Amino acid sequence: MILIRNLVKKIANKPFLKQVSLNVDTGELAAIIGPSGSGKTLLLECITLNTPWHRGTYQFQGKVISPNTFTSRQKLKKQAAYLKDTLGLLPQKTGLQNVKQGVKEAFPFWKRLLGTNQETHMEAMDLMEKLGLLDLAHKPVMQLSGGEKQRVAIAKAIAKGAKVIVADEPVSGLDPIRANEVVRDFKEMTRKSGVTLICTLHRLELAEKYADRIIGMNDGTVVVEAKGRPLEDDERERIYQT
Ligand SMILES: Nc1ncnc2c1ncn2[C@@H]1O[C@H](COP(=O)(O)OP(=O)(O)OP(=O)(O)O)[C@@H](O)[C@H]1O
Repeated sequence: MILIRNLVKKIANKPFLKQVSLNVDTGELAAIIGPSGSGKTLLLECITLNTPWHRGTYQFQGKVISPNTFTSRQKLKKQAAYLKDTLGLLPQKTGLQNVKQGVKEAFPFWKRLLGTNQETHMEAMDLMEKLGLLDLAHKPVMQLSGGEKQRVAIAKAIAKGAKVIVADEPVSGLDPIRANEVVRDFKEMTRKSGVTLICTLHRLELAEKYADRIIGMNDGTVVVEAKGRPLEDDERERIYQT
């Protein structure tokens, strides 16, 4: 679970995130929406502990993270995965080989040395089956569609031990049908795996259709938080007003 209260993030002494507060429960698909420049990406950077912030409290899986301590951020970073352009996948390898690599990375050092390939294989196959990805197991990642790559990347992140997975604009550049499929799959994967998935979306209709929680931003702050329901007209206005 993620609980953020009054988070302030400054760049060159200017606040770009202003008193952001939000909750995201374990196992939820949360969509962050808002106009361009409203602070969605900066918020994701803070949630995944890629950047420090200046004020406010952040609780991640019940643990309070101090804003500016490197050690505190490093300890929890492993539990948060940020899916960026390359998605952290090896394109020549198959879906299964990528997930196996994730499984191995999660092993303690002694098990990496002594664990058997068979054990890693079974664990990766179990996870792919649970997430409904067996059809992608033996295909090289470079032959997969954008949406399929994202599904494998999520499986790999889960294999590595991520409890919270974050994606910035995962459906930008996809046609409406593919975009719908990707967000639908995200929802399905959170349901099956129990991980929390947080993504930014430009298409409000996808957030309304699939997200368990919609977080609406405007000018660096959260102006709407709606749980599992379409937005009211006045909520849309608050988010998209200039
Ligand atoms: N490294 C930086 N230096 C200066 N300003 C920055 C930096 N990173 C972000 N900003 C500013 O912070 C604000 C929020 O940016 P952010 O990228 O979070 O917006 P966004 O909502 O994700 O936008 P978009 O939908 O266009 O991706 C913007 O005004 C941006 O110019």
